[in-house]
Amino acid sequence: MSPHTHAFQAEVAQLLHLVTHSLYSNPDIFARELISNASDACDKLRFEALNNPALYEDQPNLEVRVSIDKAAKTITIADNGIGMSEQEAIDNLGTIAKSGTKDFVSKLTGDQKADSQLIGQFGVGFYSGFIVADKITVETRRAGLKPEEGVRWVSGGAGDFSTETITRPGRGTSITLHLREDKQDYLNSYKLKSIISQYSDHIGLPILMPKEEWKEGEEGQPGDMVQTGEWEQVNEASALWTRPKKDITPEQYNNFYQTLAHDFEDPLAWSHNKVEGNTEYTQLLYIPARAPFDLYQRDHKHGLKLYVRRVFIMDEAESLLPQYLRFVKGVVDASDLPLNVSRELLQESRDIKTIREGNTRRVLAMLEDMAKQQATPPDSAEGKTDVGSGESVPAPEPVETEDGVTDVVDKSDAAPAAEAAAAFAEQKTGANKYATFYAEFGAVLKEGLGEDTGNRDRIAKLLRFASTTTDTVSVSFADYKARMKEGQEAIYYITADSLSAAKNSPQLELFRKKGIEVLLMADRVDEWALSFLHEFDGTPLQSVAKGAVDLGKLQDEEEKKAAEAAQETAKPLLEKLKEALKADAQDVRATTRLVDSPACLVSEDNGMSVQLARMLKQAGQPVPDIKPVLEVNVDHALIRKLAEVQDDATRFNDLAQVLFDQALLAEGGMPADPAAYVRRVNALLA
Ligand SMILES: Nc1ncnc2c1ncn2[C@@H]1O[C@H](COP(=O)(O)OP(=O)(O)OP(=O)(O)O)[C@@H](O)[C@H]1O
Repeated sequence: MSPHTHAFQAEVAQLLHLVTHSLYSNPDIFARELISNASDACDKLRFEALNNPALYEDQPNLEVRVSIDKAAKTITIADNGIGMSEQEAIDNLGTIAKSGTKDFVSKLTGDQKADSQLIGQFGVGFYSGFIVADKITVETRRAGLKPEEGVRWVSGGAGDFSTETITRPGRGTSITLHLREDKQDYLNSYKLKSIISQYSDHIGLPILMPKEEWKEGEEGQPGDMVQTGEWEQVNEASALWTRPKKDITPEQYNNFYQTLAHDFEDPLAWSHNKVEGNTEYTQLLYIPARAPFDLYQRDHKHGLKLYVRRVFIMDEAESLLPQYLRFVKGVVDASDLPLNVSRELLQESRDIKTIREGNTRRVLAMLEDMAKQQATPPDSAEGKTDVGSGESVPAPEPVETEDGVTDVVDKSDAAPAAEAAAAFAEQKTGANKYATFYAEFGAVLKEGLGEDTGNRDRIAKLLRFASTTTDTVSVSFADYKARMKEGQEAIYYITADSLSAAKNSPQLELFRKKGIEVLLMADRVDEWALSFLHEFDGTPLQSVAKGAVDLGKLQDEEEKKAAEAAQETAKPLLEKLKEALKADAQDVRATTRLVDSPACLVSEDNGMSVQLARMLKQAGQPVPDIKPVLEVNVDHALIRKLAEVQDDATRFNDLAQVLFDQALLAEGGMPADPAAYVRRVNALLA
């Protein structure tokens, strides 16, 4: 049958252009990506064959063979894994199924450097072949289909590809890269072998390459390496997590991570443990250095790779970690689960519950170590004993889980001294690891306050905020508490749409005057997350934008009395204002919280803040119609002016409305009728 031509999905075409242009300086990764796909394909076959052993046909040994054809200038990577049907080849190699891809591609700027950073968050997979090849031929046959149902897929990496039916006796996939003119150095088998063994060493199945031997040249001719006709294995072929920690170098851990996560960067930290007890499993967990582009997509795929006794079961097993730790990558190899376990069964399994709790504790411990590391610079004595990355993550003490099972962490194969030193040296350069982590994933971690009641206190300790004393997101609740003024009874915070809106909010005026620190929160998730945390270490949390201002012992008696007196004297004016603004404000009252501003908006103590209501509305969520309270500074000139014009109803109403709209603007809102607001202000200015 003659080949059919198909167009790439538009985003694929754009991505391909980007891959070949931006990743040009990083060509070796094609080997990692294609070998990782081959290994995944073998994992999938092994899994499907659990229920259908006939899929193995006459080839029960799964392997990948990599060969070079110098004359044809090609490299071929062949596996005997699951293979693809024609439709699968068209779908899998011509479209990208990830949601949010369109958005992602539209963010690309055309600037190679910036884009190559972005692409790291995406993972290019199969398409990385086009970095070194100007044409790729894929020949594949799905396990279980007839030999005549093979398919050949060919593309030059531009706008389209072709497919045709072929006869392929063996199942699986071979990918032939027709090397670009300037990438012919990969035809050197020594070079290719060293790249492949580096990228595939941790892969659990054999990677074979043709064996070569040195042959002396005849009659004065120079000697050369020649193929012996045999194959040799170039990797260790034991899955990394199954090896003792002492035999694994940091570089191998990093390489494994990059393959697993399709990331170009090294992770910030990892933790590798064999957990014994009623539920036995091995966990290898990584904290990435960069958030993937789709971290906030509703259907973002997350979770760990699940193996049962070294047999791959599934990718993205989301039951192995809570949602708020969805940034963690890694592998869990469980000893006690049935091989035919399904996603549905996982959700109900007690073993999985134990593993999930164990993983959660371990990740929180890694984060605590990173945070501690950051707080204690590594050149201080304390930092040295407490290295927080990789092998050196100290295992948390055995912890009783809810169902009484004790996780015992195997600490016997501790890192040898040289490696510990290497890990430590790495730490030195990585003193900002926690800040890096927090900038990427802090907002996700906060979701844990609502999601994980049991670990709420541990999560709260890991949170960092900007405050009125520092613009950097670095203040923990504990730091704040240590700096609290004598007599201060609450941890004060403000939520706003942005850091600058928070910082400039009129609600902070009194706090500033009195030198009281206020935490500034500008993440969308903050208000929701904080609604689950009422106190930290015995000190209540108090939003400065909710309820009447209560500085407790920090407010002196005289001020209190003066405020009460002002409230009393201003009563008729406040009543009038309330009447004029009855459509907008549920109450109008005098306040002491303002110093320079005439008015501000607050919400009732247990109510939803104005800012959260606005955010929900923008997101199309139903919002109860709650009106804010307008608080006014009776000492302000504008309020005095209001008092003066009380008898002129039109002027009074206009001024009152301007006062309300300005308070709304000051905290990031928008007047209900902006044109009317402008008209009123202009009338006042004229
Ligand atoms: N050697 C192979 N054997 C069988 N299927 C393959 C092979 N290589 C690729 N595929 C199929 O093509 C799909 C796309 O591969 P690609 O590497 O682009 O992305 P991926 O591996 O799914 O995603 P990511 O790289 O983000 O993990 C794979 O999901 C798989 O279904």
